Amino acid sequence: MTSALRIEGGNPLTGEVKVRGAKNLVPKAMVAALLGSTPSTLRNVPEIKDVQVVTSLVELHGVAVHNDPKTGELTMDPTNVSLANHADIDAHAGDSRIPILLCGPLLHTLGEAFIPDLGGCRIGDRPINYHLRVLEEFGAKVEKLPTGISMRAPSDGLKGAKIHLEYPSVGATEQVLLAATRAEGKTELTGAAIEPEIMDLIAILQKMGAIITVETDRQIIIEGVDELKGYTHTALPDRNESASWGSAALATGGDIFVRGADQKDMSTFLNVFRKMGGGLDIQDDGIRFYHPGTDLNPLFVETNVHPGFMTDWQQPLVVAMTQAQGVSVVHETVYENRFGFTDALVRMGATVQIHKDCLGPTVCRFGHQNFKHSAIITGKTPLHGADINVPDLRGGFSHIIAALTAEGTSNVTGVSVISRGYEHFVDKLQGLGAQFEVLS
Ligand SMILES: CC(=O)N[C@H]1[C@@H](OP(=O)(O)OP(=O)(O)OC[C@H]2O[C@@H](n3ccc(=O)[nH]c3=O)[C@H](O)[C@@H]2O)O[C@H](CO)[C@@H](O)[C@@H]1O
Ligand SMILES: C=C(OP(=O)(O)O)C(=O)O
Repeated sequence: MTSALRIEGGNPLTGEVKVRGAKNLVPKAMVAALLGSTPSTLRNVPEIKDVQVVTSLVELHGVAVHNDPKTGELTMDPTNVSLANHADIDAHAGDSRIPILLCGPLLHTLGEAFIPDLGGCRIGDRPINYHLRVLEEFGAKVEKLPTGISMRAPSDGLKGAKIHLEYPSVGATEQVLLAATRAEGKTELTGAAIEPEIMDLIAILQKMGAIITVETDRQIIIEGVDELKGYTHTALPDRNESASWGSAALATGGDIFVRGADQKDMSTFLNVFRKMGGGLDIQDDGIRFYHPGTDLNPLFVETNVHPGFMTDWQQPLVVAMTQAQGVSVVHETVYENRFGFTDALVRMGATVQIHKDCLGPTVCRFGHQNFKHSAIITGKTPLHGADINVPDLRGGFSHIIAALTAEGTSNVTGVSVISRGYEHFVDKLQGLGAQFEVLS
């Protein structure tokens, strides 16, 4: 896996890339397969690290997995699910956020579960208090161990519950869905997240035999059933990867057709992109994102839960904002610490100031807590090459775009983290005409 690149910037990225299934759906669809009594087939599966991690975790639990990375078809046979060795599970500590979602399916199937310490991007504290409370409300007994978390279902199984989430957490909503579908009785969830990836997970669970009703006002009702079967499903495309390539086109003055990008789950991003002056050509099989050749407009953006501006779109777009004429503001309301990546942009010549105040109409959870969660970006500033060690998935992709936008040479290390969510990104960069050398 590529870990360091020497990038020669200053050339627009032009050409075509293809996106496949969403990083924020595919691993969860794999977890859902554990709930079935028969095999499942998932299509449009990308070759990303999070898929490898979940493959290994479900294999350790006795699921037979067959993956054809070329066609993107992955089959999972859960008929022999069994307990896994804690040490083997622990080897995945810090790899991804998905293991916590294995709890519901394992509690149903085996009556107990053990999961390692979670990973994922370090963009805030990322507590799991909602997840653990949800599992307890279904009747699970949860025990935190020095490494990992262990839990047990009551002898008569998990029971449906009335659950309210104070914040519409994506993961906690998925936790409820995966635990409730086979729990006894009805579950009423209020304060649910309604991201497109959650709707796709609901579609999968419905194919398996679940009864889930999405009501107005973030309310989801799940009527538990005794048995679920396997599913066949094509994962929805990755709207976050698609938006990232859009931002890359804008920042580098390029022109990229993102095959597979789907307008309907990206409309908030597309509005922002257009208001910045970016060119769009929206087609049935993808979206062309291009720099119009004239000045880009500065903009105010506030990240939020769906249907708001997705937080994972923010970091690559900030790089494009450094190339807009005037003052842009980004108020991050989902994570308290998602602007660390801007330090490297400043070293490259960008003018970015980070503030503790809520610089936007929403008074968010972080406003009174001293978290630096608003950014003011003043452009247009030429960027120059620098040595960068990437911090996380989206921050890392942003640094690659910044290095490609900059004049001169950048040495970028730690890039392997990007493959957690961007498949074949080095090949894709090459196909778009990026000038770089793989150092290791
Ligand atoms: C693998 C995956 O799908 N990751 C996505 C998922 O992350 P993830 O599911 O981890 O994100 P959440 O929606 O749960 O987190 C949103 C907010 O809720 C807080 N929170 C969450 C759970 C909890 O138990 N307690 C708590 O306080 C978090 O700290 C954060 O401030 O949704 C995020 C928000 O769209 C995206 O940025 C991530 O790309
Ligand atoms: C924050 C992200 O992912 P994760 O939740 O997997 O860390 C992301 O995809 O930008």
